[in-house]
Amino acid sequence: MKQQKTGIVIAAHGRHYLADVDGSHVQCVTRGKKTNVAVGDIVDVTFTSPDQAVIDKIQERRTLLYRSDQYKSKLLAANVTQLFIVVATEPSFSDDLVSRATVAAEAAGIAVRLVLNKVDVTANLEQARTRLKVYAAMGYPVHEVSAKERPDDTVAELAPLLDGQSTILIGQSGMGKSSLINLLVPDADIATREISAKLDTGKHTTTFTRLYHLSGGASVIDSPGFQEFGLYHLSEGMLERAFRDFAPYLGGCKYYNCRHLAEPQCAILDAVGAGKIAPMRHELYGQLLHESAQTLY
Ligand SMILES: Nc1nc2c(ncn2[C@@H]2O[C@H](COP(=O)(O)OP(=O)(O)OP(=O)(O)O)[C@@H](O)[C@H]2O)c(=O)[nH]1
Ligand SMILES: [Zn+2]
Repeated sequence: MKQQKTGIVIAAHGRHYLADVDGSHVQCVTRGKKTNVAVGDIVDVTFTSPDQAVIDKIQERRTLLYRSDQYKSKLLAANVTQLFIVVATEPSFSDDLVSRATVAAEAAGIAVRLVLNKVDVTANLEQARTRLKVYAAMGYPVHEVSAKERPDDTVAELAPLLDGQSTILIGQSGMGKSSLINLLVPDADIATREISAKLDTGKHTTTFTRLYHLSGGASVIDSPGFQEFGLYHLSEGMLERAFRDFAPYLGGCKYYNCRHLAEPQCAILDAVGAGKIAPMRHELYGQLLHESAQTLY
């Protein structure tokens, strides 16, 4: 009889997956053309050779973080409990991407923290701080670090936050996400090379999502940087609730089905007018409403 076991998906590249099963790395494929497996998924597998297996079943997910475009959704990670959004004093970060990430996380029930890296670049520090105040005011913690100049302080600040959590780091290219991962995950480089070889991606690419185990059962997921964070999958009803800054005002509109775009006596528009909600956030909300009406799947 073929051997059935349970593992956790630690890397994904196209339809190639690598799972950790009892501490060994196993190449996995899905049945048929299924591509609905995400890094972090707990999977039941059937071995087809000592280090290869077929994924039979994805166990029920606690959370699922994904982005999407008009045509399809792209799974980022399963079962994560928190998202670290990495930004930096330089290069400049995109408010649009940061905000989209907060919305995706809220919709998925995942906690959010912002990490401001490169605080040693003092020339841009105050500007970055000012921009991040919008998020701090919504209740998202902001952690100031310098992976390069103050590595020990950085670990002291961030490592305790990883305990008992499954954390995904996302960030635009150049923010220092790799530097942070290397500080927080001992031997991350070695693990990545090994995973890349086992994933059999043809070339030794590092642009895939991967999960690292930390001692004590915590895990960290590194995802490739991306320039777009489509949220076409979020319905109108989900959207307004995924804007944490809207929460105090929801239910206060004249019309129960208010879309908060141009309606009279809209509590959200009033809050924007009163400076309680950042105009940038309301504009993004309008854009996301538009996106959610465009899905073709
Ligand atoms: N001044 C300063 N530079 C840093 C700091 N952390 C990282 N860097 C530099 O920023 C650049 C980008 O760092 P990476 O860690 O490669 O950034 P990344 O976000 O993984 O970027 P990608 O690999 O493009 O996704 C490198 O030149 C780092 O040396 C920091 O705290 N301060
Ligand atoms: Zn309204």
